[in-house]
Amino acid sequence: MSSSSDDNDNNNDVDVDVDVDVDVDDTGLHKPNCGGGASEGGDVTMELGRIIDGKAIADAIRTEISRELIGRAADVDVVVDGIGGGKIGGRPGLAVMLVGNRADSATYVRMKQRACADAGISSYLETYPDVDGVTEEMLLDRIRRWNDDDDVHGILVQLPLPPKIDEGRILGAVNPAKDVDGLHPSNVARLFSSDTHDRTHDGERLDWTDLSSVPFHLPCTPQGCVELLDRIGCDIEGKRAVVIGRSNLVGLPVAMMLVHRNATVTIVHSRTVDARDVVREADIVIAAAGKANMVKSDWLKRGCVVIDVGINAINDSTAKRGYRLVGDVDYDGGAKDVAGWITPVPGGVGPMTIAMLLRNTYNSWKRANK
Ligand SMILES: Nc1nc(=O)c2c([nH]1)NC[C@@H]1CN(c3ccc(C(=O)N[C@@H](CCC(=O)O)C(=O)O)cc3)C=[N+]21
Repeated sequence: MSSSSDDNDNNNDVDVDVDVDVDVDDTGLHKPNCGGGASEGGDVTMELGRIIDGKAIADAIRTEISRELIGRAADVDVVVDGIGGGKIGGRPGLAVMLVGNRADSATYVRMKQRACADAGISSYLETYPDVDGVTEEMLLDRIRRWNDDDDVHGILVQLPLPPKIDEGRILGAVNPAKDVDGLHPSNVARLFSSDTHDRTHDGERLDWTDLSSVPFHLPCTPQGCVELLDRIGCDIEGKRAVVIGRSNLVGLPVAMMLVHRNATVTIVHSRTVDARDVVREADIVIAAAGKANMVKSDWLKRGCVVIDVGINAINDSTAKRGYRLVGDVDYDGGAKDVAGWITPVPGGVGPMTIAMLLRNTYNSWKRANK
């Protein structure tokens, strides 16, 4: 680990529409435990190499959201199993701000809008392709109008913003109740507070075992990671979790969520001494460093659960586009066969990020209509 790239958002390096085609596992499988805890020469019957099908799990969650939504909302044109037309007027709305002309950002925004349409959520897109002409005041004005717009329940500012724009100033202008990315300082503080471990400042009960019930917005990718652990039946409490990377978008928030779930959490970063030895202690590994294939099979304890957040494009002359996507974990180099469970890239955490965005937007709408 020589560079400090772990401090950067690692998901912005690609522009591809990948046909997700991964080994499908029985994702409905529930195991009472995770991480194996295998000591040397441990349980030989331990099952290894199970693939966590994030795409299938995300699709299931998206269907759950749609079903719930069409049972409540009067104005949704999506019908599932003949259900549709609830009592609440209107439908959830997500407003997306896209500044600049990064091809990867445009791709992600398209994926989010398509996901909204599928779920019965309205989406509004405001683009500012002219980086030279755009000002912070223009963006702030747009956000304030979305803050005041009752048809907008979620506001997402696609990151990264151009360097000349003060990201903190823009994110800080979003109404925290509409901050479906969970990046407003007030939402960050609530996640990073022990006061909110059982109860919020308003005395609301907080149940970290049901992330959907948490009364403020949690960032989407970290929420997706924890949701994957839950969906494979991983019992997080008391486990040793190692998070690799300390970004605001993933590393720090996912570490906090795991703390709230009573894991013992270590954060590994570019200045960590003997990172491999630290990671080898982990029952749960969350890899969010943004470095292709960094985590080798001999970094992993047999039977551990690996959530690979990395999306790295690497050159591959045999691939159609000349490159392919790999995670931060050396999946094909043997990691898959040591881990008890592992997410593929693509088809792991990425699709979950979008499912959690829909969930946050839906929850925001529900709260607004209480
Ligand atoms: N304000 C903000 N919120 C974000 O949530 C946010 C952002 N900015 N900036 C960029 C990153 C990146 N991101 C991804 C979402 C979905 C996939 C995804 O679905 N990937 C698929 C396909 C891979 C691909 O086509 O690139 C997969 O992994 O299987 C990946 C990455 C959200 N981000």
